[in-house]
Amino acid sequence: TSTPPPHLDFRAFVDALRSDDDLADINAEVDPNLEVAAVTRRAYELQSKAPLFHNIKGAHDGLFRILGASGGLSSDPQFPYRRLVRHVGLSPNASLGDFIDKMLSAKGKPGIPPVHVETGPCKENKLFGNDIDLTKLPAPLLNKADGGNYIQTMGINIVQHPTKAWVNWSIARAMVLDKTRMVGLIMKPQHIARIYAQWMESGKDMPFAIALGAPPIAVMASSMPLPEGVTESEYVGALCGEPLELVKCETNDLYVPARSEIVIEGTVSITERAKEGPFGEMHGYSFLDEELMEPIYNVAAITYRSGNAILPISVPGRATGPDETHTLIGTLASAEIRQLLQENGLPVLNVFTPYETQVIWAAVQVDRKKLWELETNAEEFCRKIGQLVFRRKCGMQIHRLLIVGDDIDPFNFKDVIWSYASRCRPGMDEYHFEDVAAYPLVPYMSHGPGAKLTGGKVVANCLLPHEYKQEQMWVTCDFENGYPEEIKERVLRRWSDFGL
Ligand SMILES: Cc1cc2c3c(c1C)C(C)(C)C[C@@H](O)N3c1c(nc(O)[nH]c1=O)N2C[C@H](O)[C@H](O)[C@H](O)COP(=O)(O)O
Ligand SMILES: [K+]
Ligand SMILES: [Mn+2]
Repeated sequence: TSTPPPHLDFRAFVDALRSDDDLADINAEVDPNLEVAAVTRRAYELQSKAPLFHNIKGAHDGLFRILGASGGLSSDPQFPYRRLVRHVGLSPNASLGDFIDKMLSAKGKPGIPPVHVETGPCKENKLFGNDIDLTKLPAPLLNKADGGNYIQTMGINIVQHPTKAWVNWSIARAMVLDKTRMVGLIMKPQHIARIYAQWMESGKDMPFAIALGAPPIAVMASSMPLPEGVTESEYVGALCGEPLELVKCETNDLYVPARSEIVIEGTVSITERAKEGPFGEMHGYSFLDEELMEPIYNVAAITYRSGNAILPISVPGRATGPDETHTLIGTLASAEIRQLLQENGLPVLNVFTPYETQVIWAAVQVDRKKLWELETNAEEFCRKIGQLVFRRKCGMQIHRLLIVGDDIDPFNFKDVIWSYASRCRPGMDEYHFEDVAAYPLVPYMSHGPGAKLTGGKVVANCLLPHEYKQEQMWVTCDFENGYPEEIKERVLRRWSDFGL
């Protein structure tokens, strides 16, 4: 069979990055103990090519190569989002807005259930029982403060509700614990935690599969807070207009993408826990006192592609050069927040979590003409938005919403911060929410002055009072808005003559 397109096949995705000249094939030996992660972290920060490490120290029997920064910004400043939008089959010059539109394009459409195929590339090699030794795999240490080797940072965690027809795909970190066990973060209100709670009630360990090097568009849906009960693989089918091809696990009844690079399968204990973390996380901090006790993943089988399987990794940290915890988590939560606000009849054009805010803030762009028709005011409008977003799971990671006008590009932080700095009066234009669920990973919550699990959320009104009622009563003083068209044309035409 011919190779599927990049958004449906991880290896085709890697080849596409190579043909974009956006991949560095690194054949020199690199150490999975910190060196691989340090190269990857710097690659994010310099927005360089994605590093594909072909020669990992300690790799054996085809396990494994490592791809870093699969969701980083592209190395070509002309197409900054090309690597991202290749995940979803968009053209290289597609914008973040196009990416969000694409990920929302299946809303309201019926899901297309996946088809089950007999076998596939992920079945070419199989390890069971004594053949499994996670401590002998070159699982990377991603940060000098990490509490273990995080083998799972970019795979899809697959779990099924014990009684409902709901198979959830998400991304949740997990580190190697010993020969056949991992330990991973299972955090409320995430769907993996809700389903895990159901298995606890049933009294049985939760079957799991982690599909690493899964189809890129499936990784996007896994990182997206789709509504409870939505089976991500069916949403992906609707996005693609064709069913995903899945193959059955060896040791349980879950199904995984047939073309995955590596599949780790087994059961998550509903009784045994172990210390998990510290982990260098999405806000750029690794708190040394992180003392989480998280569920143990018992590994029953590992299956993987021949030809030297590739482990994708994410090395979260400061978004000076954004990594997947910003470009995927932030953008995909923005998509669901936009959907939520539009479904509730609010005149919202787009939503985006600026990287400069470590995706803790989200700018909500409002159509001001439509806003006038609501005949509302800042207090009523902002409180309504806060009540919707801060009480839904899609808003869980956001602690500040900035309500901006359609003259502001939410994807341009300079626009966003200009309107926040100049139109949001301290003490009167911010609406606080102290009775909503907080995102416990945000440093001023986990290590801040107040309660850790509730509050610390705010809606900042970045519209002047008259913008709720009429045309803006100012001229914006920049080249774009401060001059008539014929002056701008003349200046652009003569620019090179001026030698500027
Ligand atoms: C893309 C991406 C997303 C996540 C994570 C990572 C990446 C790369 C790690 C690098 C592994 C870091 C870790 O913080 N991580 C992570 C996580 N959510 C958790 O509950 N636990 C986690 O350990 N999400 C976010 C979730 O994937 C999304 O919130 C998704 O919406 C959840 O799916 P669902 O519950 O809505 O179905
Ligand atoms: K998901
Ligand atoms: Mn889900």
